Amino acid sequence: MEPDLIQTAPCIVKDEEYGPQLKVLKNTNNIKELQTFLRDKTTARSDFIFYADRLIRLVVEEGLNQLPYQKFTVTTPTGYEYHGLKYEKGNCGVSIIRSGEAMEQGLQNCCGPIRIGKILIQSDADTHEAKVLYSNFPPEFSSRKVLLMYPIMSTGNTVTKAMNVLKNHRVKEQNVILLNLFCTPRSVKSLINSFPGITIVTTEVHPVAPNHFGQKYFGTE
Ligand SMILES: O=c1cc[nH]c(=O)[nH]1
Repeated sequence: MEPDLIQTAPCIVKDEEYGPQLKVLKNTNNIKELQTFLRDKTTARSDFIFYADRLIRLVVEEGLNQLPYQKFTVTTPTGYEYHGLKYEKGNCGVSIIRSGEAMEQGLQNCCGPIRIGKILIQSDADTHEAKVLYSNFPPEFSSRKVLLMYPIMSTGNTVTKAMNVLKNHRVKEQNVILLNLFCTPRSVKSLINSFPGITIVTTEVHPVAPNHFGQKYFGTE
């Protein structure tokens, strides 16, 4: 039997409020526990990294599920033809420095030698305007599907700036999948409003974002 090309996995909650661009991982007890550890101020840094990496892995796996696949048949050791799937080539990751870099290993653990680009965005100390200080992208960037990595979104300003950089490099919104752990309603609305073609994979939309994430993960508290 031919496999179905399923775009939306059963582990995703349909979000009526925000539309099909937002894919929220089903809030299982396992995921809720990981979120609880990450929000708890008493969690030690080593545990924090451990639980963050587990949650990142789940988001990365679901992000890969949003990519295109082709039918692919293999022969099993017992000689049967198995009708499976194979991912289409031409994907890459882009991490927004610095907290996005925490997600790179999770992506590499799933995809091996996937190309990874980077963007550094900082707010100007005086004007608070987000500025792009550095960017580096893989070859043939404009034709790739991009897994954009940024774990926490409060206002959405940093990801908005990053999306503008990607668009300046002629990446299509439809080819961008944001891998995120926690975001606020405000940030999701703002991002989808500005970039209706984007796909956002997250574990939680909540008014309070755990903004300590990057500092705690990298030990720069
Ligand atoms: O780019 C991709 C996508 C899915 N799986 C991989 O190993 N690589």
